[in-house]
Amino acid sequence: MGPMLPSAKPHAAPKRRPADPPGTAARRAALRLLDAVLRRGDPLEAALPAATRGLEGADRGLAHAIAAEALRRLPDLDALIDSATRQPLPEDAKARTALRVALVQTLALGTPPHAAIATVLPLVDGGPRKLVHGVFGALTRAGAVLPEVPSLPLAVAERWRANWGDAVVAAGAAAIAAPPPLDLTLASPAAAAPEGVSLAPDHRRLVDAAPVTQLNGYAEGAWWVQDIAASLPARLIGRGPGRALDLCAAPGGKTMQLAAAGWDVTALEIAPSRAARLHENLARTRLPATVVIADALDWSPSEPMDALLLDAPCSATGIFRRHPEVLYRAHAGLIKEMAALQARLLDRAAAWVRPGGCLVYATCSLEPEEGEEQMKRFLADNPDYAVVPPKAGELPTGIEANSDGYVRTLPGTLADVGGCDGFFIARLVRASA
Ligand SMILES: C[S@@+](CC[C@H](N)C(=O)[O-])C[C@H]1O[C@@H](n2cnc3c(N)ncnc32)[C@H](O)[C@@H]1O
Repeated sequence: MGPMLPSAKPHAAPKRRPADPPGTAARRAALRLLDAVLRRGDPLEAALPAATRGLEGADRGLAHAIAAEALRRLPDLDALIDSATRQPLPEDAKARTALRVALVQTLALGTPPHAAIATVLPLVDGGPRKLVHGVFGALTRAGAVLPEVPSLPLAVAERWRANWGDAVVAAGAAAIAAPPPLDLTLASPAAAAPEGVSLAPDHRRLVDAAPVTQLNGYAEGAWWVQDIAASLPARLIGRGPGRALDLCAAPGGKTMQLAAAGWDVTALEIAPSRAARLHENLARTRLPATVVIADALDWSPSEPMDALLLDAPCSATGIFRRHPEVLYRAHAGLIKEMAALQARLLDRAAAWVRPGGCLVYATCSLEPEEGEEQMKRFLADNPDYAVVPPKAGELPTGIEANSDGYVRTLPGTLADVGGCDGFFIARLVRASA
């Protein structure tokens, strides 16, 4: 008999990770979106393509909905999470983000708890799975609920309280709770458009609207989506003819208004990808404008302008209802940086308006540094400019110029008809030579 060979031990079967429950990929994408917005400071829309790569349309929509709702509810979700952990989890801990994703589904989006947690636990595999499971279970068993009116992030609430008072803070919180209405600007009074409330000439407001591309008049380019407050700067420029410069133009809502009002428009935009959207919008609406891709800080027009619109880049805190992430991105440093850029843009633009011509300055910001204080400095440095307050009939009912002649919309403005974005708008005229 030959030597006995040691019997080969059967190989231990490799441990198989159980397949992720259906729907996990959408939750993973929601986690990536929150991470991109809160840790990297990306806008939610800009983070979407990378965070949802490879997902089907429905899953992409779900990931977006979860992340957007989590951002609207962040301070309240975090307060619940902190109430159930012995020590606060770090802001950027994966466990905290995973819990935000699980809790917002159950407490705000109607996902049953077992489905919410089963699709989130794989996101923390090999990590704080037990902790996430435990905190989620403790909160749902205890019947945790989110407040009816969401809380604003503390820093924002404090800043707005100091600048605008308690009522504006309360209106801001209430405005986050409900989806805002959809406003359309019509290319002409005769344009085909869906039925809705009209708050101004060539305006329609729709509540619970169908997807935009399915609405009457979309294919014909008869209108474009534009919040009523965002339509006011171009309305204050009035009708052409004449040469108008839209200095920070994309995606082009105000360029299209100026073109529809008969101006010969030059639309300047620094970002080629955003200029592409401006081109698309002009093509759909068949409105004419000369698009220039350039930095307004080193470009100059060849002749003086009759009208100039500077809808300046800003912290964008006025559009928090549709883009709640702005509330987390707009810290004091960013506001200061934006105000400095606006001052440079304004000072250049001021030299390009002909004597007697009009300059409208606007920002979708709720921060005085980007509005009232910017104008104070500008007018002190440019004595050839004066404020021209809106006349009767130039603004929708419910919006009035303030005592300085500026238009300032805030949370609470037009609240009885669904509210509007926060904007600062100043119309100036350059003294005749
Ligand atoms: C508030 S958005 C404009 C929105 C646009 N007016 C509308 O109604 O659709 C500001 C725009 O200014 C552009 N921008 C920022 N800095 C610029 C610069 N230095 N020169 C030209 N455009 C600039 C941004 O890329 C952005 O598209």
